[in-house]
Amino acid sequence: MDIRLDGISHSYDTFEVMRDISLDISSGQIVCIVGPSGCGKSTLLRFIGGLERPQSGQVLQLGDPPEGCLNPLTYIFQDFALLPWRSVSGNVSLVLEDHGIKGSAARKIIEDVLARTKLSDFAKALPKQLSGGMKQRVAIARALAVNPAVMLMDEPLSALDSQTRELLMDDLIDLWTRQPFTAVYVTHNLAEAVRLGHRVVVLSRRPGRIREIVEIEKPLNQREFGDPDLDKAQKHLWQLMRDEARAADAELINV
Ligand SMILES: Nc1ncnc2c1ncn2[C@@H]1O[C@H](COP(=O)(O)OP(=O)(O)OP(=O)(O)O)[C@@H](O)[C@H]1O
Repeated sequence: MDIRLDGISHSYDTFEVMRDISLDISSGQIVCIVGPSGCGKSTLLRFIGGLERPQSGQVLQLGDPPEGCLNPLTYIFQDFALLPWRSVSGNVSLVLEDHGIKGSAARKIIEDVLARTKLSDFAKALPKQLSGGMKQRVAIARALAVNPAVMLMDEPLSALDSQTRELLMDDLIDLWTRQPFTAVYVTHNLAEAVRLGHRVVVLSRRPGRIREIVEIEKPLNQREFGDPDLDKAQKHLWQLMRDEARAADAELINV
């Protein structure tokens, strides 16, 4: 299933958040969205996920979700959102219970997603026994369990320290390489965007508009930390964003 954003504009009362955003998100691609604070990245993700409707324009779902998909548009948040009293497998099982999937059918899915996220040995652990990186892997496993058409990821690594972020990026690349998934990935972090994005959409400051879409051709599994091509792409993104970010920063201070 592909997603098409067609001329999305939105204001909260007289406060214009974004203007005329059109974008295609193709199945099997990770599309990163970057832009200065307050340019509407999270709002755009809410529109894609159907949590809110834009005032004008539309979000179109093109084609069918994958087979066995329980929830076409599934969020992954930065704060993991795990139930503390449930084990790792209990947290994953929750989303299956919501769809009436229990017993051996549920066990099969849980085993599969825990293996894919390298959590098989931690199935019985409680969230409080896990590091931040592991908790986010549980949240990713839980999202994969519903076999979503598109994962909507809002700053999923921003609560983690830089080493854990690197490890999680490797994990996400590994996961995608073994079985490509589709994701819209909002981040402030340009290094993350060039490491994970097939395309990086740069939004201008508010009202957010598409400034440029940067394609990153290098296959995900060849993108190493410190890769000169990625450094070049990151520099280009920063040049696009610097003035906008400075202006957005001043705007927030003056509110
Ligand atoms: N429900 C709402 N009502 C009023 N204003 C809102 C609402 N939701 C978001 N906004 C405003 O819209 C603007 C865009 O918010 P949004 O969170 O989408 O930006 P962002 O690019 O994700 O920001 P950040 O990078 O800081 O997370 C902000 O100025 C925010 O305060």
